[in-house]
Amino acid sequence: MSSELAKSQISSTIVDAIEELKGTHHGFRRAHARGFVYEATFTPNGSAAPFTTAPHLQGSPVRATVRLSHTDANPHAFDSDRSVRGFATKFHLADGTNTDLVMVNVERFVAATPEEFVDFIKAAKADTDAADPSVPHIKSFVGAHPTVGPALAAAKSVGIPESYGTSQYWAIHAFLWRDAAGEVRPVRYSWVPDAGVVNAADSSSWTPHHLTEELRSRLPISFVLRVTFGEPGDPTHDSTVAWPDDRRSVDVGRIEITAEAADQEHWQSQVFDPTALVDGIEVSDDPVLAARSTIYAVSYDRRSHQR
Ligand code: HEM
Repeated sequence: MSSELAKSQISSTIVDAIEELKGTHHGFRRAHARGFVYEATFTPNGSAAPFTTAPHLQGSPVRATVRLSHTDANPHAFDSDRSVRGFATKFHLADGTNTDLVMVNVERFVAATPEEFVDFIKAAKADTDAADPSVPHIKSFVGAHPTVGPALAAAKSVGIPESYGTSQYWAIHAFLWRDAAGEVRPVRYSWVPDAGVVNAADSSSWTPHHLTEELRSRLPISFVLRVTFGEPGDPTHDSTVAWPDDRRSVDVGRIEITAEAADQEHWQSQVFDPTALVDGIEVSDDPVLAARSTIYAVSYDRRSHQR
């Protein structure tokens, strides 16, 4: 079987498994179904320029579009839920092309490969369906994949942010930066909020779309783009594993989210693809990262046909 065919089969299997767990919400993304889209400007500070030739990380400000989202596949999920949130950015480059950077407010993923993710979703579904809760499928999954334990604990304990503007977000996977001389370095990204990380004291009285409504009166919000450089031996293929805390981090610019986008419908219909990259940035050997483009294409195909 060709690797493209294998990728497409596992991608359909994954989206089927998500639908079995979460239901099918016609016309919506199969994850991060409810989001709102904003106009933004990213201003690089020049610190990335020695390490990557990527045009949006050199010196000039770049226009960007940001989608902030609730992670659930159910578009009617509540903002008061304890849940992961998404921060997807499309940078609009001077030559008319785009490059994407997709983050969530947890630092690690719960599976090292797409196949493991299928097992994870199926274990979650088995636990949901179980007549006998003393047979914990997720617990067995974590037992068989020890690096997943900390990632799952982090995802479960993520706070409910006071605002989309008061959470830190991570791209989770490693990417590779290539400099002008051709040297390649592994990096991991984060958006660090200028307003600090602040969780809600009490979300019990929130309306279902509280975080979107809250942002209306708070805008603009801003975040620093922090890049952490990996060292030889740091895993780039497994996003369940953290790098050591002492790795060098460099702040390379700031994004300011200024206004709600006028054409919500247009942007909701687009895909934010973490592998839509430019010269100077390459994918790492992480198989989950490699699969995401095809998985998102399957979701796009289903939602754009109102399935
Ligand atoms: C096997 C692993 C994964 C699967 C199966 C998966 C699945 C999906 C799907 C089906 C969508 C909707 C795509 C669309 O219709 O446009 C989506 C969106 C998204 N995913 Fe993933 N994902 C995975 C890994 C990750 C990781 C590691 C991150 C962390 C950075 C992430 C963050 C997001 C975000 C923020 C969105 C919303 C993008 C937007 O606003 O358009 N995903 N994911």
